[in-house]
This record gives sequence, structure tokens and C-alpha cells, in this order.
Amino acid sequence: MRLEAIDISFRYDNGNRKIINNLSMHMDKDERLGITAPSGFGKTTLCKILAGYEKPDSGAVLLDGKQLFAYKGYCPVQMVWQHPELSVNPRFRLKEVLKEGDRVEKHVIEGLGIEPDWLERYPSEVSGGELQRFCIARALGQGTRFLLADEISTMLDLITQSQIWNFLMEEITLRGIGLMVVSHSEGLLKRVCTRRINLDQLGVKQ
Ligand SMILES: Nc1ncnc2c1ncn2[C@@H]1O[C@H](COP(=O)(O)OP(=O)(O)OP(=O)(O)O)[C@@H](O)[C@H]1O
Repeated sequence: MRLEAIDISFRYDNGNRKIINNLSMHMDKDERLGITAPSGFGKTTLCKILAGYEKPDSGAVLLDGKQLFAYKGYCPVQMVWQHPELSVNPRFRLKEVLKEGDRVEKHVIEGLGIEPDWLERYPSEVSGGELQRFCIARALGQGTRFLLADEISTMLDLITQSQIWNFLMEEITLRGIGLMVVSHSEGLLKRVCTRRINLDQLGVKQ
């Protein structure tokens, strides 16, 4: 399975510059692709387009040769955002947050170190790192084929980071999920990725 961006360009409605300019890239399901670029360059924007949150002004995002927006229901390309507190409904208990995913399996919840008593709590009643584990679990539903991780572990201590990445690597390898990792951490990218793209060397303009 392949996720591709073909000659995409994008400008925010209220923005005065093109963030993405005629960019083409692809990744396959057995790849772990690292994305790097300076701050504000468009890494999150690219993730949002590849996961279907934004539509490119021109060009196309294809999943296995079919337009991403033609996939109905659960999106096979899931994104985990940098700020978990902005990615969940504050009025949902955490067990309900998990239900937004696609039949998230028990071993995913356990593997991410989610403790059973957190499930009854609201997002404001757990730490940022604990909440991020829920966001990762939610994105690992059964229909997920690609996972886009946008600076997902920046707020975590080193032991928790290592726990989460060990689990993620094992899970995506087992299930044949393609992984895209956006990070400013050279160490993380070196450890996790099989290939790297520097956006400043592609069609993303400052
Ligand atoms: N909703 C929006 N409306 C208008 N401009 C936006 C919006 N979101 C982001 N931008 C702008 O788009 C540019 C790219 O932002 P983006 O978040 O994609 O960068 P990034 O490379 O992920 O940055 P960082 O490494 O700091 O997270 C920035 O100049 C930002 O100000």
C-alpha cells in the first residue's frame, strides 16, 4: 500500500503565502519516513493534508492509487497531533475518546501503558503524557494503514518516550502500518526512520 502526494500546493484561506508549492512525495506501508524542516515550514500542514484534514488547492493525495477523500468512514491515514489537549473533546471521558477510534484493541491500550482507572477520567484529569497515550491508541484503530506522528513525544520524559516508541515500532511492524515521523529530534529520527525527507529541499517554500 502506498500513500502519495502528487504535485500538491496549499495556502491557508487567511494566509498570505503558499505553504506548500508543487510538492510530490510518497511512502510505502513498510517504511518509516522521517520529515524534517525548520519551524513554521509546513510539516504539520503536510500531515494535515495527507490525513485529509485539509484539501490541497491543486494536486492530489492518493492512497493505493485512489483519491484519499473517496475513502468513506474511518480514514486509513491517521494523524497524532503534537498537542493532545487540543485533540480530544474535553467533555468526553477517556474511554469515550478511545471509542472514536476504529475498534482499538486491548493490547494497544495495555501496550501504551494506559491504566484502567484513567478510562473513567476526563482529559483534564490526566497529564499531557498520559493523554497523548490515548491519542496514539485512538489512532491505532483496526482500519489504520498509515500513521502520521507529528512531534508526538516532545512533552514526554525519556523513559516514557522510549516505552511508547518501542510499542509503536512493534505494533506498526506487526500490522504493516506505514509511519511518518515529524520531529526536530535527530536522535529519534535516527532510531526510528528508514528514510528521511527534508522539506526545505522539496517543494515547500518559505
Ligand atoms: N490555520 C492556519 N491559518 C493560517 N496560517 C496557518 C495556519 N496553521 C498554520 N499556519 C501557518 O503555516 C505555516 C506552516 O505551519 P506548520 O504548523 O505547518 O509548520 P511546522 O513546520 O509544522 O512548524 P513547527 O515545527 O513549529 O511545528 C506557519 O507559517 C503557520 O503560521
